[in-house]
Amino acid sequence: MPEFKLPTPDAAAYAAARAHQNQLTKPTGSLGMLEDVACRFASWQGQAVPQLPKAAITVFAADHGVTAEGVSAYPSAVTAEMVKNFAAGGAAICVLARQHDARLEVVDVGVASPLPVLPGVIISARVAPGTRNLAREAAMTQAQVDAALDAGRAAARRAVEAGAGVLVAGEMGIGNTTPSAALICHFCTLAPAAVVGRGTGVDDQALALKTRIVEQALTRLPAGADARRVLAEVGGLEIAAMAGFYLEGARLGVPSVVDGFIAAAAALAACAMVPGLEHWLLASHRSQETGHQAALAHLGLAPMVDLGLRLGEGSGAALVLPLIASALQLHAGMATFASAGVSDKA
Ligand SMILES: O=C(O)c1ccc[n+]([C@@H]2O[C@H](COP(=O)([O-])O)[C@@H](O)[C@H]2O)c1
Ligand SMILES: Cc1cc2nc[nH]c2cc1C
Repeated sequence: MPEFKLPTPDAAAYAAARAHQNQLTKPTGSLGMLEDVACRFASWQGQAVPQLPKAAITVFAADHGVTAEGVSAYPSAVTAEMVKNFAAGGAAICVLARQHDARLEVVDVGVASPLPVLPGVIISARVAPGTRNLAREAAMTQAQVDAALDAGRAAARRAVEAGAGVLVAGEMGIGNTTPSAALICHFCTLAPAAVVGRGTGVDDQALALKTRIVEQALTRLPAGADARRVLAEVGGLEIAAMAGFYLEGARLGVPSVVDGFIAAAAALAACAMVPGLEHWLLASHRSQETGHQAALAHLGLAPMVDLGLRLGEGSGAALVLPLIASALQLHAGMATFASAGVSDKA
C-alpha cells in the first residue's frame, strides 16, 4: 500500500508529557511503563495531558484449511460455535467488554460453516469459507487478501466513527496459530522451531507436524517477498483483516493495543506493508505461545503484563485497558512537586 500515509505521532506533545511526568510527586521513572503509556497517548492525541479514550474491540473470525492436517487441539467447528457464543455474550471477550464498557463488534471474515443471522454484534463480511490448506497451496488469492484487508479497514472506521480513541483487534479462528507462526518466521527471519507453539494445547506429535508444515510452507516464499503475497501464501483471512484494522486506525490517528500471538503476526504484516505503523501500537501482554516475545521485539514493543494468557479474542488487550486508564489518570491527576510543596531530588 504505497499510497497509504500515516500521521506522525506528535513528538512535541510527547516531550511535554515527559516533562510533566518528571514534575509529578514520585521518583523520576518510578511508574515504569505507565509513564511511557501516558506520554505515547499524549503524542497520539497531540496534547501534553491526554484525555481518557473510549475503547472499541473488534473480533475477526475465520477458518483455516490447514486444520485438515491436525494442527489444533480443537475441531474447526469451534470457530462458528464461538461466533454464536460471542453473539450470546458468553465469551471471555464479551465479559471484558461489558466490564470496561467497550464497544464490541464481531466480524465474520471467513467462517467455514454457514452462520444463522446473528443480530447485534455480528457483522458479516465473509470473503471465503475459510482459507485453503497452506500445507499444500497458497492459503488465499491476492484478491481475497485485499478483501480481508478492506473488511478490517471498514471495521476500524466504524469503531472510530463510534467515538473510539483506542482500538483492540481480537480474533477467533481454530488453526490460526499455524499461519501466525509462519508469518512471524518470515517477517522476523526466525526458524520455525523457535516460533511454533502449542496453540490451543496440541501434543508433542502435533507440535512436530505443525513445525514441519510451517517449514515446508515457508520454502514457497522468497526472502523479501511483498507482504500481501506473504499473507496470501501463509496467512489467514482474520489475520489480514486485523492488519487492515491496525492500518486504518493509525491512518485516522487512533492507536491500537496489540493482543497476543496472532495479533502480533498481523501487526508484523501491517508494518511490512506500511513502515511506521509500529509507532501507533501498544502491546498488551506476553502470550504463552512460543515466539510471541520475539515478534514483539521485532516490532519494538514491550508487553505491559505477563499473565500466562493464550486465549486470543482480544482478551489480553482488553485486560490492560484499566492499566491504560490508570496511566492516564495518574498523569492528569497527580500533584506536582511545586503544587504539593514536596522537595524534588537534589
Ligand atoms: O492470542 C494468543 O496468543 C493465542 C495463543 C494460542 C491460541 N489462541 C487462540 O486459539 C485459537 C488458535 O489455536 P490453534 O491451536 O487452533 O491454532 C484461536 O482461536 C486463537 O484465538 C490465541
Ligand atoms: C473454546 C475456544 C475459545 C476460543 N477463543 C479463542 N480461541 C479459542 C479456542 C477455543 C477452543
